[in-house]
Amino acid sequence: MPASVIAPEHRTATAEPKLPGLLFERLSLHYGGWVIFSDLDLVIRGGEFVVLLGASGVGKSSLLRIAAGLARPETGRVVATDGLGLAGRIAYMAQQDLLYPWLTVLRNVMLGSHLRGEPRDPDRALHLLERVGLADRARALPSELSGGMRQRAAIARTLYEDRPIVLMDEPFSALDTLTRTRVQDLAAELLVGRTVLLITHDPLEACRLGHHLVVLSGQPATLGAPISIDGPVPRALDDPELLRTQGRLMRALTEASAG
Ligand SMILES: Nc1ncnc2c1ncn2[C@@H]1O[C@H](COP(=O)(O)OP(=O)(O)OP(=O)(O)O)[C@@H](O)[C@H]1O
Repeated sequence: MPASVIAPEHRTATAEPKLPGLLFERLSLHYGGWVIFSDLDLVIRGGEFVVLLGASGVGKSSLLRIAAGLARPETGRVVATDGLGLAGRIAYMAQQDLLYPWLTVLRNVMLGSHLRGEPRDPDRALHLLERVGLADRARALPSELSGGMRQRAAIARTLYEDRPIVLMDEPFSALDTLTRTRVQDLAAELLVGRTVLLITHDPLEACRLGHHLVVLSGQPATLGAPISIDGPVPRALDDPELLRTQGRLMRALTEASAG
């Protein structure tokens, strides 16, 4: 069993075996002569919310992009744990919001439906915009929004996709503290029962949302042993389990940075 595999005893009550999980098998990636990671393994079981942390430039986004099918590893592969293909089952939110500048916020949220030639669902899109606090900006263009508003529109677009596997790269980084907490709550609510891999630099966010926290470090990068937290998400800011885990996570991040 690969070192980074999340052990069965850490499965959470929310995990449903029928949901597809993600299996990262012996992934290797380099850019020029720079080895980002080599023979990297990770298992995310169906329905689990895994948070990936690590220093800037270590390779987190590259890992997510490979899972999303947007980058190709030199060796290895990412497959679904149920043996079926990943096509059409992943929603991916990149670090950049990737909003189309000529489309309104509402149309950006429904972009996936449009690109696939499916009927759009404006009611659901509007409901999501309302939940992220952007209902009154539905007809605005992205250029009329602040950075945090753009990020919330991109979150609404990701949730609109309604996929069993969701990959999010620093989705809340541009939000002020209070909005961030509110949108984290929304994401936790709407992502229950999905398989999630989320990247963040915020240990508190990781501890509020994740079932398992993993730290990527080193060069070539490797994954540390996962830190698991019990209980439903989102966790309250004063949840004793959250506070304990935050301490453990800070130690893991400090040790990882010390190499
Ligand atoms: N297309 C590319 N061509 C060349 N080098 C790249 C490319 N994409 C990423 N890199 C390099 O790969 C390394 C890992 O980048 P990546 O974006 O995966 O890191 P990260 O951990 O997500 O960083 P951050 O936390 O700053 O977003 C970096 O050194 C980066 O410069």
